[in-house]
Amino acid sequence: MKTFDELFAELSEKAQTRPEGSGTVRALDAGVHAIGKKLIEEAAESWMAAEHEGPEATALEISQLLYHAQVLMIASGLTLEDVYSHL
Ligand SMILES: N=c1c2ncn([C@@H]3O[C@H](COP(=O)(O)OP(=O)(O)OP(=O)(O)O)[C@@H](O)[C@H]3O)c2ncn1[C@@H]1O[C@H](COP(=O)(O)O)[C@@H](O)[C@H]1O
Repeated sequence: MKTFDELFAELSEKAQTRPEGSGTVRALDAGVHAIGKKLIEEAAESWMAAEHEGPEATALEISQLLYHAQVLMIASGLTLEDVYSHL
């Protein structure tokens, strides 16, 4: 298990070091348009899970939504502080 901040640190390091086999590196190389589509897909899956599939499936989908939101942040050159400053 990891926190939101720990995942962001891990993904930021992957973006820097670009290890082979990283899905994050692949996603970043695919670009903002492709990342945005995944974000929308996971948002829709989160919504459907919440309506029809129960809390466990909803938690899984939301974790994927958060992951793709972080990938979009990194692709956009944003830090956690940039986003937290709006909370
Ligand atoms: N938390 C996640 C995570 N959540 C979601 N995903 C990605 O989002 C996809 C989920 O999408 P779907 O369920 O729609 O599955 P899918 O349609 O079969 O996926 P694709 O065909 O679109 O890849 C997964 O296949 C992953 O590619 C994640 N990929 C990575 N992480 C974590 O990110 C870290 C870095 O990962 P790597 O960059 O791959 O090393 C690790 O700690 C991972 O646990």
